[in-house]
Amino acid sequence: MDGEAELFYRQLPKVELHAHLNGSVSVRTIDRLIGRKPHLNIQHSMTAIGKGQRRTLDECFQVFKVIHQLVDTEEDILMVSADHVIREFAADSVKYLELRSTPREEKNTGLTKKGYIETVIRAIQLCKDEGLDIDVRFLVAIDRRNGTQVAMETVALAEQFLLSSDGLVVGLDLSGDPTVGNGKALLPALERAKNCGLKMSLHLSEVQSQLEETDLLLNLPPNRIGHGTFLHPEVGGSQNLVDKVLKNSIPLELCLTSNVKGQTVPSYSQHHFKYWYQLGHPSVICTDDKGVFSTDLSQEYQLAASTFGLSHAAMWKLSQQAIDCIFAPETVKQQLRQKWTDLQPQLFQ
Ligand SMILES: CC(C)=CCNc1ncnc2c1ncn2[C@@H]1O[C@H](COP(=O)(O)O)[C@@H](O)[C@H]1O
Ligand SMILES: [Zn+2]
Repeated sequence: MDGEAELFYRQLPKVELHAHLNGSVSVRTIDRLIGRKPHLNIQHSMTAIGKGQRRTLDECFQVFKVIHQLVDTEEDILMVSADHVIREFAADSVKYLELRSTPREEKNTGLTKKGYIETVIRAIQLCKDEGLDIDVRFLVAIDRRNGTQVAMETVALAEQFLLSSDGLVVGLDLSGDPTVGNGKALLPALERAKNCGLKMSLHLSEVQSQLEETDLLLNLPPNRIGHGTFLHPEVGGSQNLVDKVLKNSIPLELCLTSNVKGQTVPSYSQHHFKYWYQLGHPSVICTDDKGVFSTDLSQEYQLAASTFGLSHAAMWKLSQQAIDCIFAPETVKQQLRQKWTDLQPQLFQ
């Protein structure tokens, strides 16, 4: 990790809504995987972007290919999810986590796509049985690069798990290299997902010049937006897009370090967090890929606070308001609100 967040942010109870499983694998875990697979000849510089470093979007997506080589068996997926990623979020005082991951082809993992999802669910269940103080749910991810047919199959799978996973699978994510593929072609799959009750978080306007695609996808409308970096007029978006987001009150998942290191945003102070926060629009601070971008959620909260001059009280409110944006049902929101109320005196004594 690039640094240690101060105690307040470390102890602040938090909600993480935008975390890609394989992007969240920490250096420590990568070490173990490299140790197990020396023949791959992979170095750390190939799997994480350190302090002050930046990469092009294209280079960032190469990183995922390397991590996927390291995480390629059922045992790896189980270890990475349960032993490491979930535990690390819990240790960072994340009380509610929505993990997302793309089921891969069988030839890449030895598992069917169904088996892939089952393995992640098993990991979540193991942590639950152990009594870790974190509620974890799962979003099945569609990689936009893979086109209409695969998207349709993924929705069908997600639909099955929505009904059979005891509430653990709550929805769908649309992600993958934003410069590849066409959102329009995925609309039928996303419409089907919506009709069967899957909640949807879509990576939208992560790069510039996607006005038409963004407009189409906003009409669904999604339940949450990942990034939304180029929605507002000042950066080439439009008031029409902003109005759609505001009218439907669609929460944004904002990942500061990811956007700065991936160079879609020039600096922390120019991050669109400011724009949406000033509007009072629901905005949730998230990590995206805490392993790849060498960060964690405490650090992201601290960075937002120091960059935009926000008090501990304001950051507390932000973490509490994130509860309203989760995909799990109302009863879970109530439990989390109670948890926040119980913890508040400790943080503000
Ligand atoms: C390159 C960059 C700046 C990354 C941050 N922004 C992202 N944008 C779109 N898709 C993403 C991003 N980060 C991770 N993903 C998706 O998550 C995958 C890795 O996690 P998983 O294998 O689904 O478990 C990637 O292959 C990609 O499909
Ligand atoms: Zn993402």
